[in-house]
Amino acid sequence: MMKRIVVALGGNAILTDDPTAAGQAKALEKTAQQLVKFVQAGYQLVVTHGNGPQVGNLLLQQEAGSSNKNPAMPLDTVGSMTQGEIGLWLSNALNKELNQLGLTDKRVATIMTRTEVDPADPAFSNPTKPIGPFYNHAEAEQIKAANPTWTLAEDAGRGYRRVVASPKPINILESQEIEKLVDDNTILIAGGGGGVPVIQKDGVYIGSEAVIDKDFTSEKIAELIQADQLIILTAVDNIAINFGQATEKKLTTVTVAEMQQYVQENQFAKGSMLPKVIAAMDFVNATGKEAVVTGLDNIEALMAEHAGTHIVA
Ligand SMILES: Nc1ncnc2c1ncn2[C@@H]1O[C@H](COP(=O)(O)OP(=O)(O)O)[C@@H](O)[C@H]1O
Ligand SMILES: NC(=O)OP(=O)(O)O
Repeated sequence: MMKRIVVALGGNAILTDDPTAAGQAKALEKTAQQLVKFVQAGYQLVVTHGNGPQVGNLLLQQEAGSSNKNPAMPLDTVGSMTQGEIGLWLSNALNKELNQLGLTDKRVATIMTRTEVDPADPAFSNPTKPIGPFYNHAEAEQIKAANPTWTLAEDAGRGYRRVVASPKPINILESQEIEKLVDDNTILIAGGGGGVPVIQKDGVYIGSEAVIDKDFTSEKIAELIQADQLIILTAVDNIAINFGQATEKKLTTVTVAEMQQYVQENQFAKGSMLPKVIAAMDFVNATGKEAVVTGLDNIEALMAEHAGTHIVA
């Protein structure tokens, strides 16, 4: 049986200083060059990705161009648009790289994914997910005055960003389709931006105004499609304790119990490393299999030398 993996891409894999479509597409070519290493190793591959900057930027464009005849689309719809744009750039980039390697029989597809959330999730009344650009203090004050319904919060000590609700995924509506396609050896891009959050109301699904954390959605997809491994790629090669301090120690293989202890010690920053750690622990607890957190450029070392941080039962 081929090894099946779900690989979550962080901001460093999809973000670039060049905001044009060509610039963003180019950035994804570098990412594709790394991802195909999994394909060359014979793995079945599902790629998930974030959308925080993209969904916020697109929402601003929608609102700036809104009129009665052509109104701005709501957050759920804009979220689906970001799955489309990033899926397009990454599909093209993967096809380009696969062609260059002579792997022309490999299929690539992007699946618009809906993630079911609980309408009673307390996250709906406590917005925490940063989206779109950073603002300085003065800009943030102006924006708050102009948009009284928005919530702004400090993010990563780099300024202020709009924050929206971020409920937890409870189900992935397209998980069976993802599993069938990946079984058929299609390289799949799915669960983009955490999936479009939907709730059930009167027997039908409707979109909700939120952005789900892609690490939690990646975990849910990995669990539902019976992946052998969840791999979360980010800007660092290892999770660390005492991160950024002289006593920093990179973690290599850690049990869930040890990780839980570190969580209690507040070793992992909320909104950045903590969701990855929780998603990794959830996957290991649910499946007994392992999760890995490492850097995008560390894929070869991960496969050859077991590099990265491995969370195990
Ligand atoms: N304990 C920790 N160990 C390693 N990195 C940490 C830790 N705490 C916070 N971080 C930061 O978290 C970042 C990853 O989070 P983030 O940039 O939000 O992820 P994403 O790759 O999903 O965009 C790392 O680049 C690092 O700067
Ligand atoms: N949806 C999501 O988690 O996006 P980021 O990873 O870009 O914050």
